[in-house]
Amino acid sequence: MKHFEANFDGLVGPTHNYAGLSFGNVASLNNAAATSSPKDAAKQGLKKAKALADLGLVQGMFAPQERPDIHSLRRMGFSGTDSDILNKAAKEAPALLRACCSASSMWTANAATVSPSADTHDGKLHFTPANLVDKLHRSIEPTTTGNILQATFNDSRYFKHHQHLPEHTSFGDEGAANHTRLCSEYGHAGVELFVYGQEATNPSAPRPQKFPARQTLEASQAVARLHQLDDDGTVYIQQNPDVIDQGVFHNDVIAVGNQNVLFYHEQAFLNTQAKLTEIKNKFGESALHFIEVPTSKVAIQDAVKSYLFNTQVVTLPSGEMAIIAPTNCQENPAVFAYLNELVTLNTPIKQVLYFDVKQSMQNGGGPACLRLRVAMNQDEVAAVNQHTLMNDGLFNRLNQWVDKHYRDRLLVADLADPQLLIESRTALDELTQIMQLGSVYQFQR
Ligand SMILES: NCCC[C@H](NC(=O)CCC(=O)O)C(=O)O
Repeated sequence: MKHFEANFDGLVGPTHNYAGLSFGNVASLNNAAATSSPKDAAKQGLKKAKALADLGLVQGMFAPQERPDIHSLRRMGFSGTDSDILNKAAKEAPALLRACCSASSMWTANAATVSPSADTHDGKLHFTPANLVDKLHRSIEPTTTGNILQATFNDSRYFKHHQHLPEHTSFGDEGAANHTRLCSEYGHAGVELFVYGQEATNPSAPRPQKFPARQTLEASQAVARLHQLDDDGTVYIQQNPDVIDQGVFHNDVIAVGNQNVLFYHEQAFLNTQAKLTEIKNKFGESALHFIEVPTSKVAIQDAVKSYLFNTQVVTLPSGEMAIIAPTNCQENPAVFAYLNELVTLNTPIKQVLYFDVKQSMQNGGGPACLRLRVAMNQDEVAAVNQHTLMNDGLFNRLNQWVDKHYRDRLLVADLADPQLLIESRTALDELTQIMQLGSVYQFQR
């Protein structure tokens, strides 16, 4: 049986904007109130996704969420017609309105944690949507994320969907951005690495001082239990709190893995040597490549600015690996020099492909943030909703759809425009037909 690692990218929603909502995420704060282009953002994302499909990889798309989120604004006590609600929220609580308008569901690395069937006791592929409780604007995502995941992976013979973890800071869960799977082949049992920022129930354990640690050990352990993973196939690693305080708000800003490669910064983790030994022991016989990038070559600030580690390491049909990097990596001299050297070293990574995803980067989301990895065998791929899979037809259809519905420019002040709500709902309603998702949105129910 053939095995694949599919990437499911988040289609950027029509309200993509820069609202400075993510404390601890340097790009989000620095670009607060900048003008965005929802149209360019969506097209940049589609281009990257299509390029991966053209390289011979299985590539899917997830629909964006409904924003402005009128349902959440009603829960917060705003009432009347939809446009009354937008009006009142804009006047009385603009920060709440901004939180209910983010297109942040585009970063599907935060949509869920996924465990492939080769790793789980029941032989099913498990999904747990991330609760994203650390940020108000993201904490309103998980229910719809669950709906979209179920509409995409809609065959209970193969796929097992869990509810997101309890909505409390003890269970702060950011999904696959803090999870990497190492394996010899995608279809063989692997070692799942869960990287957490703090232990919620142990006040004396290390934690960052300045910025939040969004992921807790307790959340990671709960996901591993839900997914029926073996202790022999899981490793919990604490992220270095010092780098969280320097803007590394998720592990995927400082480390990325693929098959037998772990690519990470020297300062990424705590107890690095002991943890690498544990990974080696659990991984077994096959050769592992630990590619450690020293601070002397790439400083943390350069990693955060360029998103060197927020790259996708993918295995091409030839068996060689490629890095999918943002063009920001070309623009940073230290990082560009490092990548040029990396492809000459004795590792499986042989080429780097650069993509302009600047609209997303300006909110702190690189190529790896934009995708959720789902390793599947061929039967599982066949059981996926085929209308979500990228090909020439879907690419053209989605580009036309973006051209028809998306604005070229958007300012934070535009979020209260009732017309934007109408445009977004019209677009999403049409999208659910294109991708045959059914009624995944509140406004359709
Ligand atoms: N994995 C990348 C996630 C980036 C995301 N940024 C944001 O939500 C910024 C939104 C804004 O500031 O408008 C976050 O920090 O969770």
